[in-house]
Amino acid sequence: MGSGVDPSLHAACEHARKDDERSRRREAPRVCTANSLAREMPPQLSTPCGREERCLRSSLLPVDVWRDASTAICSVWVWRDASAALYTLWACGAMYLGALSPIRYWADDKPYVEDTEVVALPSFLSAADIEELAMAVSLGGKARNAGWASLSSTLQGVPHDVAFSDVHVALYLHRDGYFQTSHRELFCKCIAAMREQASSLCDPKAPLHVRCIEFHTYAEGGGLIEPDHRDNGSVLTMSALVSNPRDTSGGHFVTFSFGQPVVHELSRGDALLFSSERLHNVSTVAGGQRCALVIELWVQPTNSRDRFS
Ligand SMILES: O=C(O)CCC(=O)C(=O)O
Ligand SMILES: [Fe+2]
Repeated sequence: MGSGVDPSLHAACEHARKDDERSRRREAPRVCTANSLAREMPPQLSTPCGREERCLRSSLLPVDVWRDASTAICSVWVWRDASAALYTLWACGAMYLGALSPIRYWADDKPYVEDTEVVALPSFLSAADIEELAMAVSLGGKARNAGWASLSSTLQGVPHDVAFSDVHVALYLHRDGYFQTSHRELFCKCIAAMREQASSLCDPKAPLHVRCIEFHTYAEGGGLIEPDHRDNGSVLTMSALVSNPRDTSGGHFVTFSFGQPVVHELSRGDALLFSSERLHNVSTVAGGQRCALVIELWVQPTNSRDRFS
C-alpha cells in the first residue's frame, strides 16, 4: 500500500472494490472501456500506488466515463488520421520513386532465384540458323533503322530499334510478330527449347508468352555492367551467342554464384537459359563485336512492341 494515503480512503477503496467485484459478477456482457482496461492492468503497471488508483477508478462518475470514452474515441481518430496521412505520404513517395526508375528494375518481389540453374545448350543454333537470323535482322530491321547519329562508327548502319548506349543496340524481332511469322521454324525451335527447361527453372504450369525477341549488337566499349541487372517481370530468358568469340575480345556472359562472377565461355551458336530474375551481366567488349539473340518469356499476353509493354 502506498504511504501517505489517507486511511479512510483505503477503507472507501476496499468497500468500493467489493462493490465493484459484486457488480462485476452480476455483469453479464463485458464492455471494454478505459476503466475496465485499467482494472485488468496488473497493479505494478497502473500507478505507483496501483490498488488505490484502481479503487478510485472503479468509483468514477458517469461524467468521467464520458470524458474517458470521448478521449479514447478522439485518440483513435487522431491515430487513424495520422496513420492515414503517413500511409498517403509513403504511397506518394513510392509512386514518385517508381516513376523515376526504368520499368525493368523494380524491386524484387519474387523468391530469390540466384540458386536456380543456368542451363547451357551447346551448339543450339546451327550455321544455317545463324544465317537465317542474319537475314531476319537485315530484312526485318531495314525499314525501322533509326540511324542514331550518336552511335559509334562501328555500329553505324546496324539495324536497331533501341540504343542502350552508342556502343550497344538491339533490334526488336518480335515487333508486330515479325519473327514468329517470317521465321516460324526457328522461332518454334527456340520456344520449344525454352519450354523444355521450364520445369527446372520456373513453375512448369506458368503460361509462357513472348515478351521480347531481340538481336543485340555490342561494339567495343559496349557491355551490360549493371550491378542489379535482372530481366524483372520475365520468367525465362535465353541468350544465344551469334558472333564468333574468336573475333571478339571480352563481351562474356556473366552470372553470379554466392556473389562471385561466373564467366560463361561460349562458342558461336551456344545458348544459355536461365530464370529471368537471376542477376546477369555482359562484360565489356574490348575488341570486335558481340552479337546475341535474346528471348524473354513472361506470363503476360504476347508482346509485339518493345520490351517494356
Ligand atoms: O546480350 C545478352 O546476351 C544479354 C542481354 C540482356 O541481358 C538484356 O538485354 O537484358
Ligand atoms: Fe538481361
